[in-house]
Amino acid sequence: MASSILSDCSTARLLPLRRALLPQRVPRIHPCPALASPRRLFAAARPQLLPRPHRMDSVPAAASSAESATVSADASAKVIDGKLVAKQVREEIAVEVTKMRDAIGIVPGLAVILVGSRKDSQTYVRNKKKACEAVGIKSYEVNLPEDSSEEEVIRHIASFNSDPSVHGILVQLPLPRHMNDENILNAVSIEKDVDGFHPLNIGRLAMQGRDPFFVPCTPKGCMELLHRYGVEIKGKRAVVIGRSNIVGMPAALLLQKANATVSIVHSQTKNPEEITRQADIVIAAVGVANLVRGNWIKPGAAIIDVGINPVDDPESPRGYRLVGDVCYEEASKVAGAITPVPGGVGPMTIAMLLSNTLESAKRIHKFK
Ligand SMILES: NC(=O)C1=CN([C@@H]2O[C@H](COP(=O)(O)OP(=O)(O)OC[C@H]3O[C@@H](n4cnc5c(N)ncnc54)[C@H](OP(=O)(O)O)[C@@H]3O)[C@@H](O)[C@H]2O)C=CC1
Ligand SMILES: Nc1nc(=O)c2c([nH]1)NC[C@@H]1CN(c3ccc(C(=O)N[C@@H](CCC(=O)O)C(=O)O)cc3)C=[N+]21
Repeated sequence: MASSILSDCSTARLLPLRRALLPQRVPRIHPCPALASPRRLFAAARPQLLPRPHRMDSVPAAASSAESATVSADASAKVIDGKLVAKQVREEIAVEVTKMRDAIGIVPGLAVILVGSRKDSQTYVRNKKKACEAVGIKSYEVNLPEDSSEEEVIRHIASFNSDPSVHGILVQLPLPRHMNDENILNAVSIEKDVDGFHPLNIGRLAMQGRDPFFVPCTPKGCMELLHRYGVEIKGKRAVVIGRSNIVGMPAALLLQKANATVSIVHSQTKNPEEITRQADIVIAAVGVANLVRGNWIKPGAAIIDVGINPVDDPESPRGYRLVGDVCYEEASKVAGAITPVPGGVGPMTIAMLLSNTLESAKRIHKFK
């Protein structure tokens, strides 16, 4: 569990690549402060793993924190197991894909466009393809050279927009620097925007009484984990650390839609620790290894760690390992529930992509 996954947060070393990408003003690895003896004031959330239909909006509210309160001097947070939930979601999707194929002869299709040859992007795309195959979704892949033009990418998008066998289109990010993300993401038909990155989908997500065609996969995965583990959101204080278009900002919108009172912490926030310490729910999406220490966390809070940060690890076969934005070793002693990295939000992102693709095919073919 906690300590076997991550050693001392203060000694982990970031890989040079990631380090170069990080904002320079941030002291990345903080000295480890002694933790005040943590007391858990409300219990680890109850997992509600089985059985549950694959519907994102119908989750019953969990027991209130007061109802399930416990206090323990030697607390250890409930692990929110994203790998397990993602597997369950994929199984549910596979059943629905088969049902649809048998009933109307339609198989959902996902097109992925990859520009350039970044190793991490290639791995993500390969994993998405494998996940599609495993649930019976057909995948289409286009690989374009790094020096392709924006027009070339947009031509491929246009062709997928009008291809009836494609129900979802994903352009792997980051795009090469010479490309304008906005022009490219705007070209994806909103009905096939399974990433939920089109400005119209984000705009609808932000507005009261409007629904987007798709909710971005990573924030949707975070919410799904909170729901399935019975974490109550309504009336709670939530802090989202990070405000990117693809994770932080939509995560804050979703929490607010679920009736949390939401604060957003970003690189210019003064006293982020103090603000984060008020939160019953924290979603960290920063890209700074171990930024969130144990003393940033309110005892019993639910912590969703989106960060994926490679740090040097000569003992690992790859020479590095992945850690989150939250110092797991410290946080798991204070929090009520926490996602690990790896095995937390990451697998859920892919599961939600499959979910959005299925949802799209159902909507296009009016299949209930
Ligand atoms: N698990 C998954 O499925 C996914 C994981 N990720 C991971 O999540 C992390 C975030 O990704 P993404 O949102 O794309 O990253 P971005 O770099 O686009 O955004 C990072 C955000 O964090 C804020 N930030 C940076 N430094 C600090 C700091 N010291 N204190 C507070 N806020 C800070 C930035 O603030 P400002 O706006 O002021 O610059 C920005 O809003 C990365 O590790 C990424 O790899 C991303 C997508 C999916
Ligand atoms: N158009 C687009 N949509 C995305 O959703 C998108 C993207 N571009 N660009 C990159 C980010 C990142 N991202 C992840 C997906 C899965 C894991 C994942 O499954 N991680 C595993 C670990 C994988 C490993 O060990 O390497 C885990 O956390 O357990 C991580 C990160 C999606 N992104």
